[in-house]
Amino acid sequence: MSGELSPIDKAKFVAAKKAVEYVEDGMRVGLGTGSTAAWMVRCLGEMVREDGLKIRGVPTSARTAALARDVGIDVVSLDEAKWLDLTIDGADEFDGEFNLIKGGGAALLQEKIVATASDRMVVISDVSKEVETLGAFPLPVEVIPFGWQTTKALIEEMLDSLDVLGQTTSLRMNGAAPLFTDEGNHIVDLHLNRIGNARQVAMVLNQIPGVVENGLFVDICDTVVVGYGDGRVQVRDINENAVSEDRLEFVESENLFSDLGD
Ligand SMILES: O=C(CO)[C@H](O)[C@H](O)COP(=O)(O)O
Repeated sequence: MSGELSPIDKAKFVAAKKAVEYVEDGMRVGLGTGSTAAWMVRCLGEMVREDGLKIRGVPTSARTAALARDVGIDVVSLDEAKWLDLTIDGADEFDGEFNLIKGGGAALLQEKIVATASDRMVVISDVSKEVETLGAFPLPVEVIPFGWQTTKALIEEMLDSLDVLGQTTSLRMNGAAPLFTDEGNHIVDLHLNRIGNARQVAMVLNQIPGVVENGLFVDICDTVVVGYGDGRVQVRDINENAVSEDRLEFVESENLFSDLGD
């Protein structure tokens, strides 16, 4: 199976494999959403099945919940867990201050609630997601379906007032129909190119009626684990202002890849 994996997938895998070293017996762990987070869920599942690791996992989407159950993780709701020791999740972009854009997988609302309810958020990423300034990736904003066109127009007015020039916005589709998130909302993607003041944009967006949440994660992430296609992995910690490097073997394992098919 490993022979078929691209360098990007290998990078995602080694980041995930390194990040699960933070998980200890008895922890309540937030489980992110996306292809990188899926590697982390598979790695944790292997630790549960083969090493007897005992954790409770709080998934951030229906698809992560399904995968977590499949691989043997004890899945509980956030209200059952109440507070989490750690959340491990992917990102669409991260900058030097560990501010993030998330929501490419339309799970930003549960992801932000879960990450905020955690002692620590560890982001796992391949190196391509690192940027100097956030914004090349379209910023997802979750809006309620009622009056979504009005909400979208208000978002555009707000961007004009902040002098975010040249922006466009689009409703995210699922084929021919608008996409619905797990919470029954829509996503409006903001094509901004550059977000100079992420904190300000995040705060102002959330004041618009109809906006439920936006995909800017400011001051939430503590640690970024960056994977490379050759097995190198770099751990950057903002609290300790520390960077460490490691190299992981890409180990082919039937169990790890069982949900991926042939
Ligand atoms: O925010 C997310 C889902 O809402 C994901 O973490 C983000 O889109 C990264 O996904 P991937 O690991 O597949 O690149």
